[in-house]
Order: sequence, then C-alpha cells, then structure tokens
Amino acid sequence: MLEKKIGFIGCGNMSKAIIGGLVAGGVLKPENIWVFDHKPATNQAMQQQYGITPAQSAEEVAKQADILFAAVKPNVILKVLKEVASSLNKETLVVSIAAGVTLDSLAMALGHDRKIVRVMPNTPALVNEGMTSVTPNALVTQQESEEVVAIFNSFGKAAVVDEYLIHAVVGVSGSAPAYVFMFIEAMADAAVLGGMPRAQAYQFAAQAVKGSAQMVLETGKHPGELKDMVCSPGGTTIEAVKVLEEKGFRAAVIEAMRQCMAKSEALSKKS
Ligand SMILES: NC(=O)C1=CN([C@@H]2O[C@H](COP(=O)(O)OP(=O)(O)OC[C@H]3O[C@@H](n4cnc5c(N)ncnc54)[C@H](O)[C@@H]3O)[C@@H](O)[C@H]2O)C=CC1
Ligand SMILES: O=C(O)[C@@H]1CCC=N1
Repeated sequence: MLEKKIGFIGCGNMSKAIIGGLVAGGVLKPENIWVFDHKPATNQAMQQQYGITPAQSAEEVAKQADILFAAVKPNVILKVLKEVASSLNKETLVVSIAAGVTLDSLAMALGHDRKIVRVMPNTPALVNEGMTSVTPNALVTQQESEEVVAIFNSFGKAAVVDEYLIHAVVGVSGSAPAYVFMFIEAMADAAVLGGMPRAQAYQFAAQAVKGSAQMVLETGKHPGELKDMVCSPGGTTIEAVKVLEEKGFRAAVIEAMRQCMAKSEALSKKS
C-alpha cells in the first residue's frame, strides 16, 4: 500500500473515476486521499461514498499532498495552479490531467523547479479498465515516474509516452470511450429494431465489444485476421462488412479522430 497523501483539486468525472479506481484497488488508505472541489456538496458526497478527507481549500490540499492531481478544466487549471504554487512542498509531484495543457505552460504557472507529470487518463478508470499515458518532466525521477504509472496501472493500464504523442493518446483513448459508447448505442438500436428488448440489447452489444477488445489484447492477432474469422463465405457478417465499407465506417472513424487530435493540438497552442 502506498504510504503517501494524494490530493485532488477539482472532483468531477475524471477525479471520481481515478479515486474510485484507487479505492477499489486498495492502493492507499482512503483517508490519505484529500479532495477539494469548489462545490462543497461534492466534497461531502466523496467523503460519504469513499471515506476520503474533504479539504476546506485548494491550498490545504496542496500543503498536504505528496502527489497533487490538478483535475479541473483546461481553461482554469493554470490560474488554479498559480494560486496554490506557494503552498506546495518542494518535493510534491504535480500531476495534470488537463487536455491540451503542456508541461511548459504548467511549469510557467508552478515554477520551473517543480516536478510535473502530464497524464491523459480515460473514464473506464471507474471500472478498473482505464488507459492512461504518463509524461514526466525532466525533474521527475525514474522512481517517481514509475510510481505514477503504478497508480494508474492499479485501475487499468498505463504507459510512459513522449509529450508529442499526447494528441494521439487523446484520440485513441482519452476521448475514445465516447465514440465506443455511440457504437454500442447504435448496435443496440439495431437489435431493438430486430425485436430485442432494450436492456438486453445493451448487454449483448456491450459484451460483444468487450469480448472483441479482449481478443485483440489476448491473441495478439491482427484485427483484420480476427474480422476474417467471423466472416463465413456467403454468410451474414460479410453483408454487414460490405455496408460498413460502403458507408465509410473506417474513414468516418479516422476523420473523427483526426479532428479530435487537431483540437488537442490547437488547445495546446492556446495554453
Ligand atoms: N472526462 C474525460 O473523459 C477526461 C477528462 N480529462 C481532463 O480532465 C479534466 C477534468 O475533466 P472532467 O473531470 O471531465 O471535468 P468536470 O467538469 O466533470 O470536473 C471539473 C471539476 O472541477 C471543479 N472545479 C472547477 N473550478 C474549480 C476550482 N477553481 N477549484 C476547485 N474545483 C474546481 C468543478 O466543480 C468540477 O467538479 C479536464 O482538464 C479534462 O481535459 C482528461 C481525460 C479524460
Ligand atoms: O473532451 C475533452 O476535452 C476531454 C479530453 C479527453 C476526454 N475528454
């Protein structure tokens, strides 16, 4: 068990997913997780649900934390970090989850002598299946970097990537659950069209996506080969594959992600 205090400034969708993962994984004692959201009801609800310690201010979390998660929206993160910079201990590791906010701008807000890690998680952290990229700055030691990877590994998978790859990470995992949910919803709609009750349709669609993803991860086979295994000659699947190709399924996914990555890049230039 990690004998450190972890603080969160901002407790919305993403912090809840990370805290849920940390507590479920038994990574550290819940009371060693300090939370400050500017909505007091959120802090109380988190204390009730997880037994974490609610803080009175962002400064209090900053003072307490060995590892401080900055988990507010990208448009306010630099202001929030500037305000707490003088409350941080010299060795505190600041972890930013904000999309499009670079290590450089974070160092500008916090001071250039700060240990900073930029991460890009995703909401499946809430069910122990997160995927997170970890990008430390030059002051973070190998051991500290491994500690952050271990935190995210405890509720999914995590890997260190160079900062220039973060736009790709946003596209392929940070934002990806949204498009996967749309795919599941669309498949379930079709099953309902075929007469299946709605709740059962979500179960079948979601399990089909989960099982297919598991096959990619476990067999190491090329996704095309796995697709071919489903397509019987003259069968049903190849009919569906033909329509998806005609309707530009792959092109739509690639273009959607290209725009997502471009937005991530544009946000980085603004910050
Ligand atoms: N939602 C997602 O799937 C992902 C989000 N992110 C990043 O995570 C960050 C947070 O996103 P979400 O959790 O989705 O947003 P959210 O809007 O759900 O949560 C932000 C929280 O910060 C609080 N807050 C705002 N200003 C504050 C302040 N000055 N002091 C204390 N608390 C304050 C709000 O009350 C809210 O609870 C963003 O920077 C986003 O780019 C990264 C990866 C995935
Ligand atoms: O939509 C967003 O900006 C954030 C970043 C990755 C997922 N959600």
